[in-house]
Amino acid sequence: MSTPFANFQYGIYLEGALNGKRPSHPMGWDALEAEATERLAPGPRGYLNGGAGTEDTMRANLEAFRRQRIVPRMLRDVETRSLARRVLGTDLPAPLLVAPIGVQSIVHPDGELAVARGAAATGIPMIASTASSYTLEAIAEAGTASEAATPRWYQLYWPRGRELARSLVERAEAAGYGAIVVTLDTWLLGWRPRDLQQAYLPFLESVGIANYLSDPVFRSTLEKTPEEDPMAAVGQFVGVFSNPTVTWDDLAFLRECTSLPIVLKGILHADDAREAAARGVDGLIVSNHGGRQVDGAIGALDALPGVVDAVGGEVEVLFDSGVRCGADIFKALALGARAVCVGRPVMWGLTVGGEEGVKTVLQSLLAELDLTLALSGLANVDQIDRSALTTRP
Ligand SMILES: Cc1cc2nc3c(=O)[nH]c(=O)nc-3n(C[C@H](O)[C@H](O)[C@H](O)COP(=O)(O)O)c2cc1C
Ligand SMILES: O=C(O)C(=O)c1ccccc1
Repeated sequence: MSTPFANFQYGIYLEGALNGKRPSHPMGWDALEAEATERLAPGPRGYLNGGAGTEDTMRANLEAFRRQRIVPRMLRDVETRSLARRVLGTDLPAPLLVAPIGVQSIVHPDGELAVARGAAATGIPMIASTASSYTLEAIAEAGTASEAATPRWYQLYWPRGRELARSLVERAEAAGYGAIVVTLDTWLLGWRPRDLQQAYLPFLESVGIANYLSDPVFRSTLEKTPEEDPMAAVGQFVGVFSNPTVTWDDLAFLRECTSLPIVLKGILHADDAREAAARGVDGLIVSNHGGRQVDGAIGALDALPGVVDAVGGEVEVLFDSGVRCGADIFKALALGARAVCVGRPVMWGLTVGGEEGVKTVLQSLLAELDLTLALSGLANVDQIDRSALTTRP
């Protein structure tokens, strides 16, 4: 199959050059970040861009990519290319997904609905967060309005109370989500000085709790309805949103709740990866939550090869944290990721341009990945391996 993105770059160059029109969307990745950052009010800006503690790990994520360099190969036929890859049993147009991000309406009123539409327009799956500003059903509907075939995954914050966990997972399955991504690294929110400084917590304005307010199990635990007493509902959410008592043994319960593939997000240690494989999970996401949880933690890309070497043959290993451009996707694939999730850049696109902004970010990442592939002498993503990289001292 030839990639739908082949020659995509000429379309973009020509369209602008022929009519002398510059795009309204910032095309450089740094420019996009700068513009989004400038537009946001201090609270949401700090929440989106910030990390834990000294932000050492957030920087380590970016630095790990800078240490890996591509060594392009020449004189190989790269005319017909494909980015397509099957991930967890689903054919994707590229090994790319939108990372789960909660509370998206803090950067744009359309929040997750705009991301669902922008992602569907490119065929790239969105992973919808449990802490979304809109219900998982509304996000699913927004994503199918234009392109029926785009898959979507659901990210679970495992709550206190098994019946609430079951309810969320069953709702996701009923709404057509194709996998359950369980986040393991956020049983407590990390120490985030930017948010502490701004005294900013989105949930206090009821942002990010739509899935709870719409859940029959959650509602049954309230004395008054959320409509009558919104602050009591927020308080209840804070109490049940995460369940730090969960252990490996509880995964069996989740397996009983759903027949969907189960993916564990937030794995960094090879021994945890082995444990996950032994427990029969379908996939892992190597991630440090974008440097928002454990300051001082290993840069996520530095953790990837160890996890791939430990379990890559048994479990699909995905990656996120620090991906900022097409070349970064290439590097993570070269180190063994089956697919890569992108977080903040998609939010910057949402901030500056809503649905169109999201679409432009995803299309640009795909075009850049395709060009990196071709100009490195490779015709499809399965040809990318460690031999394409060298480590800078
Ligand atoms: C504002 C924000 C909200 C997030 N919310 C969630 C969430 O609800 N669930 C989750 O699993 N991860 C969440 N994450 C983490 C992302 O899924 C992802 O791991 C991280 O953003 C990847 O790093 P990147 O931003 O450098 O691409 C959030 C990240 C950000 C920046
Ligand atoms: O801020 C985050 O990183 C995050 O994961 C989260 C947790 C709860 C609600 C919204 C986002």
